[in-house]
Formats: sequence, C-alpha cells, structure tokens
Amino acid sequence: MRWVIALVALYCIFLQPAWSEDWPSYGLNPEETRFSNLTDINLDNIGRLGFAWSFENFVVRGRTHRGNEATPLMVAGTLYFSGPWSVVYALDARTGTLIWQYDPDVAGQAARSACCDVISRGVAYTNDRIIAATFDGYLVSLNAQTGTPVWRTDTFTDRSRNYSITGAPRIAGDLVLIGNSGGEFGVRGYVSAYHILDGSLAWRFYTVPGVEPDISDVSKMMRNSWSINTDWSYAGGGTVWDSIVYDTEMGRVYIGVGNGSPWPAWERSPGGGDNLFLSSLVALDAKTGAYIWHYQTTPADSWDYTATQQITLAHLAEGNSHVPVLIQAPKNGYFYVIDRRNGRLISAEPYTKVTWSKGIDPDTKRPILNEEAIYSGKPGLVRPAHMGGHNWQPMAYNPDAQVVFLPVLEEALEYQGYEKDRYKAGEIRVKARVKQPSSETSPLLGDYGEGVPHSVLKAWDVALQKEVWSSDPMPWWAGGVLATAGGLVFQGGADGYLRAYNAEDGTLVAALDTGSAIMAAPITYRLDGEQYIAVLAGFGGGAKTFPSGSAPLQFENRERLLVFKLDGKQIPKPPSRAATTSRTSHSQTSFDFRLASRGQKLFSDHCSRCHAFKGVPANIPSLWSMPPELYDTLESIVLRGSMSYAGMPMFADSLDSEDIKAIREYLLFDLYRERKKQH
Ligand SMILES: O=C(O)c1cc(C(=O)O)c2c(n1)C(=O)C(=O)c1cc(C(=O)O)[nH]c1-2
Ligand SMILES: [Ca+2]
Repeated sequence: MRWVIALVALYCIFLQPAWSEDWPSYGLNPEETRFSNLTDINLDNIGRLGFAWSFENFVVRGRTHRGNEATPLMVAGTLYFSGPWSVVYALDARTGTLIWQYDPDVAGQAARSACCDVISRGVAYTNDRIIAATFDGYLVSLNAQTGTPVWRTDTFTDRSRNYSITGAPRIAGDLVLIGNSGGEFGVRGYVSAYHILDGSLAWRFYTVPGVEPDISDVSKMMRNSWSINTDWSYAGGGTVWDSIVYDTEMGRVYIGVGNGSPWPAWERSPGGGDNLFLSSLVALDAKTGAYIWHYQTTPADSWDYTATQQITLAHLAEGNSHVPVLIQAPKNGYFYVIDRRNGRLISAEPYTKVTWSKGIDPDTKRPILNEEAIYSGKPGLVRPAHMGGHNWQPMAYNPDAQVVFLPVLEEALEYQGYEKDRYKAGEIRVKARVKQPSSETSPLLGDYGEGVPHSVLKAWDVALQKEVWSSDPMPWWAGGVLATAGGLVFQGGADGYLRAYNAEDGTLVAALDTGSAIMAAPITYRLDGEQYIAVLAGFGGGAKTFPSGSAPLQFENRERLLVFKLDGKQIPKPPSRAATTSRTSHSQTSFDFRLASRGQKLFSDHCSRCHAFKGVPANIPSLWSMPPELYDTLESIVLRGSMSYAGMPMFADSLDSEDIKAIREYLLFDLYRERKKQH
C-alpha cells in the first residue's frame, strides 16, 4: 500500500504538467480545456471567496469605454493580457502593479473595420516572448520582461479591404499562428503562420477561393463548391477570427472558419454550392499549412453561423478504442464531436433550440435544412440568432468527467434580405438584416420563442451528447467559463456577478457582485501557495447595447481586471452611471423635413452600426446627447476624422457634406421635437 502512495506522490511531482500553477496559453493547455487542476479554492470554502485587487488603469480613448474579451496569461508571477485598442499589459500577479505596457498605437481609423468593437481576445507566450496581434493587422513579438518589441510584421494581404484582428495568436512548435476578421465587410479569410524567431512568414492558408486560377486540388475542390456566378468583389468571407488549436500529438492545427460575404448563400453564390470552407472546421499540417481534412458544420450558410467558436481537443471511447476527437459548439446550435484523425463526424446534437435545421442526416452527416429559415423574398425566423447559440465566450472541458461547461445564448431573430449594396469601401456588406420577431412571425416560434433572449450556463456530457444541468437564466451575453478540479465552474455575467457553480449538479455556490459586466473567461493561478481567480470585465464586443438586467445600466461601463482569493475584501464597484438624457441647448428651430428624413436613413445605414438609436443605452456615445457645439462640427468629425483618435473614424469615402447636413438636421429636429413635447 505504501509504495502505491509513493508512486502516486511521484506521479504528482513528476507528471503533473508544468502548467498546473501558471496559465501559460489562451486555453490553459494546448488542448484548450480551461480545466485547472488547482483545488485550494473548492466546494468547501468557496463561500470565502472575495476581492484581492484590481487593475483599472486601461488606455481609454476619448469618452468611449470598450469591451474586454481577453483571457489573461499568468507565467512565472506575471499576468499578461491585451485590452481595447490592442494595448498589452504586464502586471505583477501578486499585487497588480504594472510592470510594462505596450501600446501599438492602432490608428483610430481602424475602428471603421470593427464589426464588433476594437477588442482583443489575448496574447500568446513562448520562451520569454509575448506575441500580440493588433487590431490593425500587425503581429508583434515583445520581450516578456520589458515589453520591448523584438519584431513586428504586417499580416494583411490587402489593405484596401476591411480586415482587422481580434483573436489571440496561438503557438504551434516554433511557429505562431494568427487569423483575422472582416467577414461582415467582404474580405477573403486566411490564416498565417510565422516563425517565432524572426517573424518571417512560414505559410498561409486561404479558406475560400480567390480570383486567381486554381493550381492545387484543394483550391479546385473549394472552387467546385461555389457557383460560377459568384461575385468575387465580396471576396467570399470565411475569416478565422477566433479558434485555432495546435494538436501536439498529430502535428496539426485545427482552424474554425467564419461566415460568408455576403450572408445569404443565394446572393453570394447564385446557383448553389456548399461554399467551402465557410462555417467549417479544417485540419492543416502545422509545419506546412497543407490541407488534411475538413468538416463543414453549415453548408451554404446564410445566418452568420460561424464555426470559429472554441475548439477543444479530447479523447473519447468508441467501442473498445480511444479516439482522439475535437469538440466544438459553433453558433449554429449543434454540439459536434469529430474524429481528429480524419474529420469523421462522430456525433452532433443540438445544445439549444434549433429551428434552421431539423437534425443531422446520419448517412450524409449533413444538416437537414428547414426551408423556413431561407429568407429569400420573405422573412426567415431563425434560432439560434446571428450571435449564435454560443459565440466566442470560451467554454471549459473536464476531461475526467467528459463534461463541457458551455455559455449558451438563447435567442431567436428574424432575418431579412437587404438589397442595399452601394459598395463603398468600409461598409458592412452582409446584404441581410436581423430584427426582433414581428407580430406576424413570432407566433410561429411557439415554445421556441419563450423567454428569449437570455443566457444560460449548461453542463454538457460529451460522450452521451446530452445536457447534464442548466443554470437559471441570466441576462443575455454572459461570459466565458473556467472549471477547476476543486469541483467548481466559474462564469461572469452581463449583470456584473461572478458566479461559481457546483460542477456536478449545477448548484449555485457563490455569486459576487462586481458592478461590472463580465464577458471574458476567468482564469486561475497559484502563487506563493495562494490560489487566485482573475477575470477581465467591461462590456462591448458584438453586443452593442446594454441588455436588460446588465450592470452598465446601473454602473459606469469600465475596463477592469478583477482578481479574487479566499478571505478577500469587499468588491469595489464602478461609479453609478450618469443619467444620459436627450439634451441639447442647440438654438435651431426651423427644419427642412425632407432633409431630416434623408438624414434618418443615412443614420440608419452608416451610423447605427456603432451608435445606438435614440434612448437605447450603449457604451458608444449617443448622438442624441452630444454637447451642442459638436452638432456644428459634425462635418469635420465625420468627413475629416477630427475625432478619429477616440475611435470615430472618417467616412469621407461614403458620405459627403450634404449627407452630414442631413444627418445633423435629423438629430436636431428630433431633439427639438422632444423639447417641444416636454414644454
Ligand atoms: O465574420 C467575422 O469576421 C467576424 C469577426 C468577429 C470579430 O472578430 O470580432 C465577430 C464576428 N464575425 C461575429 O459574427 C460575431 O458574432 C462576433 C461577436 C464578437 C465579439 O467580439 O463579441 N465578434 C464577432
Ligand atoms: Ca461574422
């Protein structure tokens, strides 16, 4: 008996992975499980969790606070993370003292290419280097001790298109991999691998065909899945904007590919076709980038059903053998288990209510399309909605229990085709719009429409492909997840709570009110014998307006890093939110109604993708509550970029002086009308 214990002890000392106390990569380990083996904080003492310290000194431009989506890294006592505008921070992980900060000075104009805020999901660490990707497309290697740049390389192939980067780079041996974003603007997706040593390009893989002739069998295979009438001025889409995973066992990387440009397949590729590799998982040789296999989750996608969501590597029993699998819950509502060796679909089951499809055909392994989801010539009511049943918010996987803890979005929206296609560089090019189900369509949802939108956390048995438990509903757009061997699952919420659940049965065991909406995933680390939980807070990203029940309706939306430990203190909250009322003392009293009505349309086409409509609370400043003098300087702001540093880009390529007069007329007329009503 004693030698068994000794062996176990030896195992613990020597075979414990090196990352047991650090958090050295985006998903904790190469498999990206986000399951930590730390147990100091556990089910018995979770009630004692409290506040340790916070870091609040983020680079903020102008009045606009942005979202925080990064997963911090903790390596040898230092925390590394990226915030809005791709600024990288290195902090003492015990105290929160800033060690260095690297600001890549992303041009404010780059915000023009943001579908979903100027955010960043994190950095990579390897051999005393921090590798960061900037929103405007550069990959930078920094000395981890000092933050001094070692090399910097431009990852964009075509700067006339609206590419951006929000995803975290991933390390694969001596290479670093990075994709990009812009699927909503008309770009051609690709992933690039660079040598860590000097930043030189090792390989690049395009996810959709280009305009050049096809030389390889893979590009011919892709091409054959697109119509010959494809309008390549949209460039196809297929951005690799989030998940890339390195399989150390097989020397491969798996990439998750995004939606097409434009969204409706019938507009994109008239005449049909699956449009490879949109909405697909693709396996590539890590050293060369050569194609190995793919599995397309949503053939001919028309709903922004990206397959960019987190990919986690696992092993599952199948008969008598152990199969290396990858698991993913993409936006489209199905949970996939795929054989890593060959891309074979092992199983797929809906993790939320799904209306666009009636299941996966067991023979063809393809989804069975529900024709009602097609919105050509009529609205299509679809669940999940375009933000997905699951978005970028990371999930966690306990490999022993074979259970995933998944942040799920419950939402249904109505899609409509949108003729607008006045192609100006820098405009959203999706040719579709989404709206709340109308009185005409919502009865069609039946019980599929109940209580949406909201968030839930689900425990999902990967082997059985079924739900184990589900949390109570939370405000929409809840955060990423961390699971620990202490029997706990952590998740932040838009309502500002950091919650801990009993992993086995989903009982809520702690709920700490931080006053700050949390979208990012928590991490945990251990230093000097003390376990910490750290999470970035701050609302933004693809969620533009503050959801009902969310913290920023009550407290100022601020970027924060919050760190917790046992027997901590009371959590300080941000200041109460200043009331934002429509107000101006502008003196204009007579209006040109035709001009104002044109302005309303221009606002909707160009401004509303960032600025919310009147009365809707959001973190991008409202155009209904500007200081009066700004209404008279709109032209210099919009056409000459006088506020571009703050992230209000120049629109001289798509709007002119007459347009600005119209937008101004609309806003001032609306404010005047309101003032009249009040008197
Ligand atoms: O197609 C794309 O290139 C692309 C990029 C991004 C991004 O990089 O943030 C998002 C999306 N799509 C997207 O569809 C989406 O729902 C989304 C949410 C968020 C976010 O940060 O909250 N980004 C993105
Ligand atoms: Ca997208």
